[in-house]
Amino acid sequence: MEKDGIRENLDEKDSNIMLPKPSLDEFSHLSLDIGGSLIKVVYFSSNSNCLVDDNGMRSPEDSLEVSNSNSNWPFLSGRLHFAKFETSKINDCLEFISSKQLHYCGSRHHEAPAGDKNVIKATGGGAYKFADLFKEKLGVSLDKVDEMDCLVAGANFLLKAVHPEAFTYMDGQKGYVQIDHNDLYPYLLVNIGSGVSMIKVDGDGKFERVSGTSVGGGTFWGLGRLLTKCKSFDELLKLSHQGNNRVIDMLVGDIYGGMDYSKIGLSSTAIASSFGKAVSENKELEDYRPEDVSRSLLRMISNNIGQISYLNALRFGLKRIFFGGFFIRSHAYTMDTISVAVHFWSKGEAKAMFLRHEGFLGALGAFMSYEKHDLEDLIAH
Ligand SMILES: Nc1ncnc2c1ncn2[C@@H]1O[C@H](COP(=O)(O)OP(=O)(O)OP(=O)(O)O)[C@@H](O)[C@H]1O
Ligand SMILES: CC(C)(CO)[C@@H](O)C(=O)NCCC(=O)O
Repeated sequence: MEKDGIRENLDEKDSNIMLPKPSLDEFSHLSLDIGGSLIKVVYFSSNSNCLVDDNGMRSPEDSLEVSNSNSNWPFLSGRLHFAKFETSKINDCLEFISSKQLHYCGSRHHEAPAGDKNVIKATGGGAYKFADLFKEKLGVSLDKVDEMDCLVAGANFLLKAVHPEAFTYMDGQKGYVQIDHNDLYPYLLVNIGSGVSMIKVDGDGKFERVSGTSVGGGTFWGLGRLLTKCKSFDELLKLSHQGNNRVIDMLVGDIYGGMDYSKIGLSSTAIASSFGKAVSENKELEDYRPEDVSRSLLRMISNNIGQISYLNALRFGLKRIFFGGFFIRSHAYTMDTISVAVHFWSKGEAKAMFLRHEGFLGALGAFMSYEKHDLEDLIAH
């Protein structure tokens, strides 16, 4: 669902249709991806009609039906639920898990001492950082699953099992992509979280993290917050809608008296230097509109990620680049900038694609790391 170009959260707060609250024992197998900025939560309900959040509200976009045909576990049929929380507000996440009794939804180690019986699959740095907190507050152990393994497992699952999942975005046009299971690999997975990981994927569990950059989603939100005084990420993203980057960015035309530099393929409107105009004008931060600052920042970071991604695709001869991570938020301008960068640098050879469940790759991968017998065991309970 698009709202002002920003897709509504795949979280529980955007729901609108009332349904009766499910009984707690309908939920099973909780998995977590605890990142530097956000905690992503995935859990399963065996009742596929169960589209209900913690307020008893129904949401059309916070879940995904799993049927015998699209699941890796043919005995599983139901619905996957998605939720997210800011890592700095981890207590909200603990409360959410506790209120739904999701902490009983891991695997059970029958031989373990009473306190160690519930084990939840968790990935991301927070699976290490917050393990003691989960133990203390919920009495669960976090079974740590490697972050890169999870990102790849989540992406492969979505690309193979969910349709439509991948789409292109250019000039305001979204085009869903039909994935040929026999012609999926190799591809480059670019996960734009707080930082950015670039992974060459060659098959199920076959991959290499080939590059990364610390200039990512955390940079946009961190710098943006300092420069604009915005109170939330969404507010910053919304501001960028009304902004004009030409006020702050130095364009080729600014340097070349309005002309293109066509000999090296640069039009007059191409950005020659992000934020470059700010040095030549006698202005302070207060003299710039936050809208324009946000727009320039978003453009600078998206462009840079698009360019580094292309260079890595070129390095390994990859034609397809899938972008995930919560930085994207299905935001039109972000996707457009990344797509244009990839198109421009590759001269149309490489293609940028985006994923509907962009921010949940890691959490889904952690979910998929439950052993088959754990899942069957849980269903039995
Ligand atoms: N509500 C939000 N609050 C904070 N950041 C948000 C929000 N929504 C989207 N973002 C963006 O998403 C980024 C985090 O994305 P994601 O959850 O994929 O990464 P992460 O797992 O937290 O980071 P990492 O993998 O580097 O540890 C933030 O840096 C920010 O740019
Ligand atoms: C450190 C991680 C993997 C944590 O998710 C991520 O934030 C990241 O890929 N950062 C970029 C680090 C780098 O390659 O420069």
